[in-house]
Amino acid sequence: MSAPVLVLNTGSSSLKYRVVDAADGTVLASGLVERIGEATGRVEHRVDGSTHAVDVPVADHEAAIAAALDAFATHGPDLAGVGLRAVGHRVVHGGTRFAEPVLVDDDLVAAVHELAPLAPLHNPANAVGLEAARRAFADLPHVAVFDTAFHQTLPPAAHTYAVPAAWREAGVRRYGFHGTSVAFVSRAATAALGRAVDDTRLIVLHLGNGASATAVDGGRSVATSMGLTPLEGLVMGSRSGDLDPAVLGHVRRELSLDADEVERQLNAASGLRGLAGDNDMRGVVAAAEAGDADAELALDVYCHRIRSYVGAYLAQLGGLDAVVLTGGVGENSLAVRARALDGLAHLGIEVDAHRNVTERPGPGWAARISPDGAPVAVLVVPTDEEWEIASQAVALLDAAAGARPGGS
Ligand SMILES: Nc1ncnc2c1ncn2[C@@H]1O[C@H](COP(=O)(O)OP(=O)(O)O)[C@@H](O)[C@H]1O
Ligand SMILES: CC(=O)OP(=O)(O)O
Ligand SMILES: [Mg+2]
Repeated sequence: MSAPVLVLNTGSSSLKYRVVDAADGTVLASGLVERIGEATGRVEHRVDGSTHAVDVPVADHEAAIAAALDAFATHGPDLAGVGLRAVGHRVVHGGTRFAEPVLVDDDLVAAVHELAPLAPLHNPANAVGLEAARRAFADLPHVAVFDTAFHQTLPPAAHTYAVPAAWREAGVRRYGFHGTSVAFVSRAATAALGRAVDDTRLIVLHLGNGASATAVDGGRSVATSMGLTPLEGLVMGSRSGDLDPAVLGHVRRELSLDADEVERQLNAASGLRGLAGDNDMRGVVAAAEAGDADAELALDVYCHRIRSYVGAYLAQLGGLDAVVLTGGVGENSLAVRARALDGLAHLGIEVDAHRNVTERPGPGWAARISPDGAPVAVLVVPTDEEWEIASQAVALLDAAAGARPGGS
């Protein structure tokens, strides 16, 4: 049954949107509004294989949603005519409160605001997007789907930081992110392996702009690399990932930076950008191939960190059926895939050089790039957070309708 959902992924300076059929993931249209709040903005709308781009200033998130609506009105599809079931929202931080998708109401918006100190880069924008979208689509149900929700199954040993009680009481713990993506690719990987969910152990490497590793045991997240915020763990496009916490005090004293500036630089001026001057993996790989020593080191650090997590999570899981690669880098960078998993054959993890080039995954299904007979499969699965958000939104609405007297 067709169930189109408008999915919104609101960032601090961008709005990504997609009209997706929850039943099969078909995309009716998608788009991106960039540089919100700056002097020049851009709206890119994709429909029927064409991209329509226009450079216009976009004052705020309200204006971004208006710009997206304009693009729908001009280029189609007619949103009033597609029978939208709901608006689905990506919300990054749900704290410990939200383990499931929820219907958006005033209390939910207030909760997303309240959680902003735990995700200062993401939640304020998510809350503004929620409010603007509720005004623009007042007649539709809105559903929030949280990046953190899938990681609510982390056992205390995996989510507790060894810090004073007062800090823990203030909410300092590991929450984990990218959960919507990890849930989606885990299901696809388990299906590709032909295994029962309960009996499947996976390490999911979501390598996009943000990057994370998650150990999934029987469909549940049991360890994950992102922490209180999406800064911890793997090396990312512009985020440092793990470092000695004493570095913060050191650079504050030695470089006279205040706490906000240290955090800003760890989020926005570190990672690949800090090491190689470029947050885009394509540029870093090209520079390394051209002999750039900084880019070469950046790749080494990036891959070394991934291997450390794979080894650690293999130990935590006590066995492994597959390493699952996803995100822009995991899905597309053959060089990083091969390099990150190099030298792990003694653990049963190996990338077949030929398959790495020839095997191509499709929407929702996996490509196997490990050799035949390898003890651990290496799978590439394209993530689709928007489809996952749309399906979770429709499942929630169906359950609510079923629970109502007279509901179907
Ligand atoms: N063909 C490719 N080779 C290497 N890296 C790629 C390729 N295509 C995309 N990427 C990288 O994927 C990253 C973006 O991943 P993506 O999952 O789209 O990000 P986001 O977190 O914004 O959703 C960028 O670093 C980009 O360079
Ligand atoms: C939570 C997070 O890091 O998301 P993204 O990878 O989209 O930045
Ligand atoms: Mg992403």
